Amino acid sequence: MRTPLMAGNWKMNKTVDEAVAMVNELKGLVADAKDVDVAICAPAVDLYAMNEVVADTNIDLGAQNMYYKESGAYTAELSPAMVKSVGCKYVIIGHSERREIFGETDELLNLKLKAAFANGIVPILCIGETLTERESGALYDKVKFQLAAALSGIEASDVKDMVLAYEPIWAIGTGKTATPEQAEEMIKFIRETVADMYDTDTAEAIRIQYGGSVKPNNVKEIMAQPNIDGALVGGASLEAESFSKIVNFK
Ligand SMILES: O=C(CO)COP(=O)(O)O
Repeated sequence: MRTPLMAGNWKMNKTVDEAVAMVNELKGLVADAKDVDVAICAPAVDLYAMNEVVADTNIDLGAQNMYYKESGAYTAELSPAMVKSVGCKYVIIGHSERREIFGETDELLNLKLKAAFANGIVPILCIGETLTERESGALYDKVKFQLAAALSGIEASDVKDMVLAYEPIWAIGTGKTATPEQAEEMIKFIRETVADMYDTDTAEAIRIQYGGSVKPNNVKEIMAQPNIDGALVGGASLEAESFSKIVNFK
């Protein structure tokens, strides 16, 4: 069975000192969490110091982005080797903020995914529709297109170990959560799409998270849905207490 992954996405929050203090507090609060994987995707400058704090804990680290080239003249970018060198197991690829604010395209994300797999980093690929797309009924086409474009040329053996995060853009940072039923409906559709693109084994193995205003008070009903394998948490991952409640949702 799939182990749920509760991952915090801190976005552009926390200096090194703040990051270290938070994980120091978090580690005791989640130490007894069973049957759940825990990760924090932190700003790149925080990761080196955090790596020392989370050694010998059940907290894994993730980067929020990386470039697909090995090295070279790409000012301000992070290579896969750099991400690994600070202890990251995961990397978020294609968050809607990267797509919308920084203009990342599906073609670029496909290259980033391939680089993650080539370097043994588990990508968390974000997909999801805007409010307009939901209201016009284009939500399924949008998500299917994003999947097909991002996964183009990627083997089933890689896909089964990756993570997908369904994040409806209208639910991010707005306090508007998709209802558990809306999230389940789309995540089930995503799993069926993976089955069509690959096979049933791959679709049953891949972890698919929900993200968008997940809080301690709504995580339980979200996690009660059969196809939802965890959460990608923004705002509520910034405080140890609220994130630990999400991790310890059972
Ligand atoms: O974008 C998100 C996680 O990647 C969700 O953010 P919020 O939990 O703040 O809505």
